[in-house]
Amino acid sequence: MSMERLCECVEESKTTICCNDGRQNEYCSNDHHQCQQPRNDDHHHSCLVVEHTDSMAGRYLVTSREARAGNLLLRESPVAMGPRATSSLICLGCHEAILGTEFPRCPVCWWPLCSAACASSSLHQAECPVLAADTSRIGQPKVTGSTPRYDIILVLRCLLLRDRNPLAWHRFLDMASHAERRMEEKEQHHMATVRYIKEILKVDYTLEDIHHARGAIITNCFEWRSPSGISLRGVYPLLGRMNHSCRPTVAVSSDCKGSMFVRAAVDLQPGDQLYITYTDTLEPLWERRAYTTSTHFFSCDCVRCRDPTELGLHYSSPKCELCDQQFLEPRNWLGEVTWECPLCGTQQTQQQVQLEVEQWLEHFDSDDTFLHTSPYAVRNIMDKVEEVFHPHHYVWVKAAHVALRTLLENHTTKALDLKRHLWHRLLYIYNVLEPGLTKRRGATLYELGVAEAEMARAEKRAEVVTDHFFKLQLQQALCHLQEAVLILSQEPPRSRDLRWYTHALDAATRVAQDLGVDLATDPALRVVLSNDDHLLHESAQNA
Ligand SMILES: C[S@@+](CC[C@H](N)C(=O)[O-])C[C@H]1O[C@@H](n2cnc3c(N)ncnc32)[C@H](O)[C@@H]1O
Repeated sequence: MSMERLCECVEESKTTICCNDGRQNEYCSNDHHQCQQPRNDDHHHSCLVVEHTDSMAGRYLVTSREARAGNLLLRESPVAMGPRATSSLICLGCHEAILGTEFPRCPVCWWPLCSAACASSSLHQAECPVLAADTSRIGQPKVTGSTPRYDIILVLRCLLLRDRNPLAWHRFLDMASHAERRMEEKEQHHMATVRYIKEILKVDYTLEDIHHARGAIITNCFEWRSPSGISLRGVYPLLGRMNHSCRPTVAVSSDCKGSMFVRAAVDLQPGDQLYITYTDTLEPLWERRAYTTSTHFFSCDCVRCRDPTELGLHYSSPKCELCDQQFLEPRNWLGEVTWECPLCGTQQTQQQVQLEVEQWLEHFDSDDTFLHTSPYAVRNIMDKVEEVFHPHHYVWVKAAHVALRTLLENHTTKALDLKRHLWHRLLYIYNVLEPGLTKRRGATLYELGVAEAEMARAEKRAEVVTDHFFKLQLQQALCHLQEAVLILSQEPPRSRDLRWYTHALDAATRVAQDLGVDLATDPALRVVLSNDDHLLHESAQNA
C-alpha cells in the first residue's frame, strides 16, 4: 500500500485534467493562468487522473496510469460549504450546534447564532446583508429541531462566489446541475429555495443561475462531519467529475475541515474509471434506481445493475416459490420492471417484490422482534429470513445488523459465536459490493476480528479448546484486525473516523500480545505504525 501524495492541484484542458505533485492546495487550470501554481516539466508524468467525456455519461475521471489500492488520487477543499438542506439549528458563524430554545440571533439578518460574536465571523459576513433583505422574517428558522430552511444557505454561498472568488465561480458554473430539467419538473423543495432567493431576498442573479446553483449542489455535493459531529456539505468542482457505480472503485474520506481525499480502493489499470456511489451500496436495486433516475436523471447501467444476479448475490431478488434454490431476476420492459424465474418463468411485479420486503422490514422495526432474545432465538429469526430470501439478500443484511445490535452487550460463547458468524457473512457480501480498501470493509474486519478474539478467549477460559486451537483462532483474528488497521489508517489526519483506526489498533495489539508477536514485523503495518504518532496526535486534537 503506497502513500503517494498526488493531485493537490489540477489543470484542466478540453479533455484532460492533469494533476501535479504540488504541495500547495490551489488549483491551476487553463482558465486561470493567473493562478499561482507554476507548471513544470514533470507535471504530466506525475498526473494520475485525467478527464474523459462521452455522450451518455458526460465528463468522468479515469486513471492515466496504474494505481495501486490505497494510492491517493485526488485531494480537494470545498469552494463553498454550509449546512445540509435539512438541518437542526446550527450557527452560521461557526457551524456549531445551537442547543436549547434560548439562543442569540444575528442583529442584522436575524438568523440563529451560538453567540453574539459569531455575527461578525468571516463565514457569515458576505451572506448576512443578503439574508437581511427578508425583513418579514419568513425564511429564518424559528423553532428548535430539524428544518429545511437551511437549504438556502449553501445555495446563497455558492452564488456569492461570483463576486468573492470569480475563479471558483467559473468552475462552479461548469458543474453538472440538470438545471433545465429541474426547472421543468418544478420539484417542491427546489422551487421553494429558488423562489425565496429570487423573490424574497431579491438577489441580482438570473433565475437560471439560481436554478443552476441549487441543481449543482444536489448533483455534486459531498457531506462530512465537523469536529463536534455536525453534518455539513460542500461543493468540490473536481470531485464532482466522478461518475456513479453501484460498485465503487475509489474510497472517499474527509477531514473535519471538509477536505476530501480520494484513494483507489482496488488496483486500477490505466483508463479505469474513478467510480463513487451516489446512493448506498446496501440499498436494493429499486431504491438505487429510484434515486439515480429522480435526482440524477440517468438509469444506472453499472456492472452490478447490468447483472440480473447482482454479481451473484441475488441481493434484491425474491426466491422462486416453485423451483428449489432459484431466484427471480429483473426484466426491464419499456421502463417497467417485472421479476421472473429464469427456470420456470414464474413472475412477480415490482410492487409485490417491494411489498414483501417492506413487510419484513416493518417486522424488525415495529415489534421488538429481536429485543431481549437469546442467541438461540436470534439465530432462529435469521434462519426464518433465509427460508424466504437468499442468504445474501438485502433483508438478510438488515436483519443481521439488527441482530448484531441486539447482541452487542452479550458476551456468552453462544452470542460470540453468532456474532462471528454474522460478521463473517457480512464481510463476504461487502467484499463483492465494496471491494478493496473501503471503510465498510475496514469496520467489518475490525468487528469480525474482535468477535473472533473474544470467542477464542472465552473458550480458553471455559477450557473447551486446546492451546493449539486457541492460537489458531487468535491468528485468524489478528489477520482480520491487521487488515482493518491498514484500511482504517487511511483516514486523513483530522478525520473523526480515525477513532476506528485507534480501536482496531488497540484490539490488534492485545491479540498480538496474547500471541507473543510484534505487530511491526508486518512490513505494511510497520509503515502505518511509523506514521501513528502523527495520525493520533492530530485526531486527538480534533476529537
Ligand atoms: C457529479 S456529476 C458527475 C460528472 C458529470 N458526468 C459531468 O459531466 O459533470 C453527476 C452527473 O453525472 C451523470 N452521471 C453520473 N454517473 C453516471 C452514470 N453511471 N451513467 C450516466 N450518467 C452518469 C449524471 O448526469 C449525474 O447527475
